[in-house]
Amino acid sequence: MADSLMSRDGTREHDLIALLGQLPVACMLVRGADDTVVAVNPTFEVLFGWPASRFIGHHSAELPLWVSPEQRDGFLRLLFTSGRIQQHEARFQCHDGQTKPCLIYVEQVRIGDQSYRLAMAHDISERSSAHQELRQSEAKFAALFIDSPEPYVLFDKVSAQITEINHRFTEVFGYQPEDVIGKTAAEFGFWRYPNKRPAIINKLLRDRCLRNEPIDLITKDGRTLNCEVSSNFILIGNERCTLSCFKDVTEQRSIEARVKHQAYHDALTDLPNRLLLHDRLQQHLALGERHGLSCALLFFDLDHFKRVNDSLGHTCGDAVLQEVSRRLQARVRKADTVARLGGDEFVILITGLSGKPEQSAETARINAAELLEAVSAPMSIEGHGLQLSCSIGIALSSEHGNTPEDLLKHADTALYGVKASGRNSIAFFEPQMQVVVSQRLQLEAELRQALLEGEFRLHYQPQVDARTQRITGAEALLRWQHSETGLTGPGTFMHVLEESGMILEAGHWVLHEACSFVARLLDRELIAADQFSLSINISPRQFRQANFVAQVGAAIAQHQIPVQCLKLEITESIMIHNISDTVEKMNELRDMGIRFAIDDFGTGYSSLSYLKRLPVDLLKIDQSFINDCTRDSNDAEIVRAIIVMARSLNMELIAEGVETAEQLAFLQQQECHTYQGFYFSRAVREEAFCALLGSPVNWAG
Ligand SMILES: Nc1nc2c(ncn2[C@@H]2O[C@H](COP(=O)(O)O[C@H]3[C@@H](O)[C@H](n4cnc5c(=O)[nH]c(N)nc54)O[C@@H]3COP(=O)(O)O)[C@@H](O)[C@H]2O)c(=O)[nH]1
Repeated sequence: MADSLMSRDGTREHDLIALLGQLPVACMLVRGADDTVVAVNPTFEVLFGWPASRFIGHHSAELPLWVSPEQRDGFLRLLFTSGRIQQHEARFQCHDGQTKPCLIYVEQVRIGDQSYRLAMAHDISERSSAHQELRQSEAKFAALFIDSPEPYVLFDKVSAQITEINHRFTEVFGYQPEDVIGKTAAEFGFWRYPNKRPAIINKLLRDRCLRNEPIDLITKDGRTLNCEVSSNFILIGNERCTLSCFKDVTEQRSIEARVKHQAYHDALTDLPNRLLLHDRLQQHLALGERHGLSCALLFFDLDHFKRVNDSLGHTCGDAVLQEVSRRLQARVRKADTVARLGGDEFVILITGLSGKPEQSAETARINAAELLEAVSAPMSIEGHGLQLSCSIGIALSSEHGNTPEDLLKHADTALYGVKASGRNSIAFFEPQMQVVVSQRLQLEAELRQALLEGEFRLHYQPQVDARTQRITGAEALLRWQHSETGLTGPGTFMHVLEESGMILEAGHWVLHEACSFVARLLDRELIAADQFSLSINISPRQFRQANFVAQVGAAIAQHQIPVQCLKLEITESIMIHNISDTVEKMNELRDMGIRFAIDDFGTGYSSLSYLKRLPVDLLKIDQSFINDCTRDSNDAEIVRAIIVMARSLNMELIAEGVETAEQLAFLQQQECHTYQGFYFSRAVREEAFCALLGSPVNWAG
């Protein structure tokens, strides 16, 4: 420091230099007479990094500070023309090679008769970079604002008038700058619900911002868009502004609404589903508790709806469910809920019941009776005239439970009670009904176990040619060898197998067991392949499996039996369901050599046009006609008609359920000679059947 402030011109100059040495500002003293530097202070040395020796004694034009000769000349010209410099911004060369932005002041100073120039430099690096950042951020903001993919609007914070909009705003809302600039949103009718404005503005003022606030806005062509507005206060230059982004979420909202609707509604009928029903039930139970009201839950189910699906197909079944849903809705009050739980199960929630429990029960009963009547009125679905009945189970919140779960369970149990006692009726929940439900559930569980543990058996009922007394075939009939209750016939469990879907597994087992039985008979030479066929009952559900044909083919191949030894018994309902698919499947099986019998003929649709289209070989006259054919002339006529029809269609015939010699005689008079029934034999175990095959009567001829 002592060196840098060394005086050459006496004490007064020396005093000034000493003073500069104390200053925190970078200073340089230049003698006017010879334009040479007489001193630089330590702050100067630190600021620029040069040693004082690179300045002292040097002419101002030779200083290492100059960035370029042009800069130097310009600066000195400015200095010499005005004699002083005020707030001049310039960059100067530092010793480390960088340049430093400074604010320069140069003043004339007189000491005695000598004149000096005192130059002071303020480092403005920070300010300059802040400026630069500001300029950059302004540029960035402008770019973001203008090119943003979201619609942006800049409002004057005080007047709320629009000062700028971006391109996207015009694209989304249709307004051009001239439509909106200088106007408030209210002035050009932007708000769909202007009464919501104060609340939103208050929120903005309170929180100093808005984040995705829902708002509905109107486009220039009058459409309403669901939007979300986000706003912030910003300062642009000296202007206080509100920057708002209006995001169009109309599509997103409609997707959300659709998804939400789907989550709470049934796709086929658009009725509330189980979830929504549960919600509403919960709400009404809570409300009811507060206001002393009760509600009734009606569990509704169509009787034998499965038959509609099986016989007329699922499309027709769906149309029936839609019609039922319309009828139910038309009969209830707006405040009540009709929900579909799935399949043919509907639940009707009747709310706001007041008075004593008996009065609530009576209101629920009247409502249920009206629904029963509405649904059982005839309907025409896809050209089919149908008349369905239904069953309703009722649970009351005042008596049978105060949670959604309990009410649903008890109404369901009550419905079960109706089903068990003959259907087409109404029943209120009673505790003992629970027993029936438990029994059914237990039966289902036991059947599953039976499948796993191989408790099913096949019994065989002979089919006989009355002319020769020879067994020409048999029907395989399913039995359950229950570990505790013994042998059980399908009448007690077949409906449960069907309804639960276990029939598919059971049917598969029957197919293989029957084929293996035929293989054993052939092995033991008890039958001749061309003189015996075994009939297997095929349920509609089993037949409709996509791989049914392959399953039959695989069973025949696995057990290596001649294909003509197998006959499939199907019911009329299979024929009517999806006729083209049925014909295709039957033809495929026919091509493999499989023959078909129509079971229970006469009890179903018995449509000749269906029969003509299907590759059916044999008609089985239902035992209900055989039963009374010798006593009831109508039944006798029906049997005659079926026999004539079979002949005209070139089909074989078999009568089932023949119990007496009279019945057989009647059939033989009508030229129907093949039969099965207790008259000859019940369905028997394999060994007993083999014994029958080997008995003399069988081969009597
Ligand atoms: N999908 C499948 N269905 C099957 C299978 N096994 C049987 N079943 C169906 O169950 C129903 C009842 O069968 P079942 O209790 O075995 O009754 C059969 C005979 O025992 C009975 N029958 C035979 N002769 C007489 C008689 O002289 N009198 C009289 N009262 N009953 C008699 O009839 C039943 C045979 O009926 P059908 O099938 O219509 O020929 C029954 O509907 C079976 O279809 C199976 O494996 N799969």
